[in-house]
Amino acid sequence: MTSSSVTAPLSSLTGVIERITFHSSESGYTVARLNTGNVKQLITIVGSFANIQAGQTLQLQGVWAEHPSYGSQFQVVKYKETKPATLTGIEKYLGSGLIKGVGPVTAHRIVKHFGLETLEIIEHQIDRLIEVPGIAKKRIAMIQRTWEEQKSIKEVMIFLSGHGVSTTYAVKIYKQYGDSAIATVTTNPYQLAIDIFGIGFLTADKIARNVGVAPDSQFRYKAGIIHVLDKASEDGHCYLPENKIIPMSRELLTVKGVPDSSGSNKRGQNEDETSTEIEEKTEHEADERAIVNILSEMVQLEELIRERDENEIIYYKPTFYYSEQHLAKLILQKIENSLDVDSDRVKSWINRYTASRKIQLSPQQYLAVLKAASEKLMILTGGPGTGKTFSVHTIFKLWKAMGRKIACAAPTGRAAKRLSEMTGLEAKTIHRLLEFDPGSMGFKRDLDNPLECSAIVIDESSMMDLFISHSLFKAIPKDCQVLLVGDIDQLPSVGAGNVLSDMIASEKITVVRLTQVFRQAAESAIIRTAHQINRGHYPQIEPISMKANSDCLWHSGGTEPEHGVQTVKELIEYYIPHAGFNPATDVQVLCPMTRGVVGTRNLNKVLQQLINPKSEGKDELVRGDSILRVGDRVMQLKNDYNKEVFNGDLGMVMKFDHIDKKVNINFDERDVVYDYADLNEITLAWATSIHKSQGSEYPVVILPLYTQHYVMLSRNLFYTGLTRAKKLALIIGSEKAVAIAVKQVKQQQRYTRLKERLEKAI
Ligand SMILES: Nc1ncnc2c1ncn2[C@@H]1O[C@H](COP(=O)(O)OP(=O)(O)OP(=O)(O)O)[C@@H](O)[C@H]1O
Repeated sequence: MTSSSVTAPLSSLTGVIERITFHSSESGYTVARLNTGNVKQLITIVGSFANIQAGQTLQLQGVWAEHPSYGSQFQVVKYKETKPATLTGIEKYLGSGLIKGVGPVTAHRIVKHFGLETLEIIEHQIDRLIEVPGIAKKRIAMIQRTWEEQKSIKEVMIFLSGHGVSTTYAVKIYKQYGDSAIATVTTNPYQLAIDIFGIGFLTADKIARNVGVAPDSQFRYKAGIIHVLDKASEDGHCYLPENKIIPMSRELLTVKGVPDSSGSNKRGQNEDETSTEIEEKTEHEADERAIVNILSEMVQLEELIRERDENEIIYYKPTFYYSEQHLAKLILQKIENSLDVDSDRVKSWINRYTASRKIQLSPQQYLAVLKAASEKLMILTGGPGTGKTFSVHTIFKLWKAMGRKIACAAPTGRAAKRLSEMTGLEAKTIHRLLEFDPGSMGFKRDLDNPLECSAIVIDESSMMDLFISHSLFKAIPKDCQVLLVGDIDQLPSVGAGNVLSDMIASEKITVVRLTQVFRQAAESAIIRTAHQINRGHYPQIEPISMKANSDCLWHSGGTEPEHGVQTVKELIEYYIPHAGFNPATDVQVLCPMTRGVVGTRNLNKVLQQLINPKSEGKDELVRGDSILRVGDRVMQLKNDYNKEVFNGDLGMVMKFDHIDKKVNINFDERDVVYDYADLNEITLAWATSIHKSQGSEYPVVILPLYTQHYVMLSRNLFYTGLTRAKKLALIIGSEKAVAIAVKQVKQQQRYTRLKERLEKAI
């Protein structure tokens, strides 16, 4: 638990965290106010804390320092959490969320009434709670129940908090493993990283070191290698070549830090820890030979799959390998033969249909409809306004005339909704189409129980990652025709793989490319600009002004990110209402990055303050340095099959139940209930990343582009962000950043072998 390299003798302090002034979840850097007994003289403490919450009683060691602006501060070098001993501690502990029926107000009343005896009374004479104003018998029964449950987790909690694990995670660990929690944590702490959302390798590693697992243990090396592959899959990779996995594992497994008496070290402080001023010394230099040996052992045990591609040795996690291999096989089976269809009859149907509707298909569209009649698998791709929807509509009519039973789906709820609106047919998310079964954590529709349809269209198919593509192809009946529609110039899927691009690049599958932009569409500056970007031209965008009537406008928001924040604020406050839009419902800010001043994290705070500020009667929940308020727009960050909410889904906070510790969030007219402990699954979404916006459309998009976003700037990022806007796109930032984005074509390479498997039937 270190914060800086300090040579002065350490002083000690014990107190209760009264409030957290600042906490960076990135670096763990925290400024908090500590109550050591005198509430009028709170002490400012500064240091690095992985998890810190108001109400924790902490024993701290550190040094006193004088800050030039803020005065006397206690710089924490190490700390440990202790059981609450003070009245405030008991009150915060009771109201911390662990005991249902006790919120902060009730906790205050109980402690006011019973003082230091509170815990004793709850333990042995719980009926006496009736003496506390506002507590009825029913509530006492609820408190009693959860107190009993809580007793069994108390031991686990004390153990875990002694090892730096926060209450929230301790509850999750207990929920996951029950009475074997301590056994799991002591024998295989790395299991936590696999089973518990929010605990990563670094936290598990910290716990492991605390419970005495040696840094060179095989256990640790294996977990580290898996972590490297998991991280790579978050960047879209399905495997890693040997010349990457070895140095990456080596770096991860080398332990640097300033050991303290409790054996913990700086590395474990936070999943994202980056910078440090600490003088680090190497405690354990990871051994390359050991990594190579363990890789081989894992291959033998089939914990990893090793393959040799053209040039190098590559390593897969088995699920990725088998999914990629099987997906390729299913695709190849599908394209083995096309259907025997009389093309003259199809042509005459198209002619009759277009004549009766007084429409004319472009030659590319004509080809798409003709091929869709007989191809078992076809890809239809094109940019905005090139008539994909128009073509799909005609294909539907043709399929219907051919007697096909049609199914429609898209990777996200929003894309499915749009597809329904456009086609008039019921469209589902792919997850729903495949009927997810929470019991088996798998899909009910698969090879043995395929979908009941003879033609299927998937819109926004560029968003399909390896796993959902594999699940989908497993569930598609043998003779069913498949039409994948998508815009190949958009960003690839958030999840691992580059499925649509790989399928196209293999040249094994029929692809129809629509390139002509239709007149109605070409009237939109959003669409014209998108095509300019796609061609690599610096886009001609009209500067913003009150008189402008283009749907795509440019605001030079200065070169500094701070100007960007100011510009976003001004647009939301003045321009957007003036242009006839509602900032609370119509606008989405899309950022290239999460971090930084014009990143989603910071902008969300700014926008929340602006669009949904604190107000009388609007309930809220303060968690660390973030606030969640009724009316906030939020985004789900992982697939939660039980709640049926998926990565990227947008919702709105409806109400809090501070007694039962639950919050209702509305997703697409459906209320979903979250335990407070699960709130790390969601984040504020007034601003979201462009990556997460794929498949969604918004009336108004504000797109800040700054050179600070350099690492992320690319043509397809800019293009994807811009084309999310349906009525108005406001691009702000520096011209240099726009130029960099337009020039940067190199899509970050994704390590996938679907293309090769399709080409060579590997
Ligand atoms: N053959 C056609 N004849 C006349 N109008 C057409 C034709 N094809 C498309 N359009 C019109 O062009 C516009 C864009 O077409 P459409 O919406 O199908 O494109 P899209 O590729 O689906 O675009 P996006 O990806 O932005 O949804 C629409 O107004 C559509 O009615």
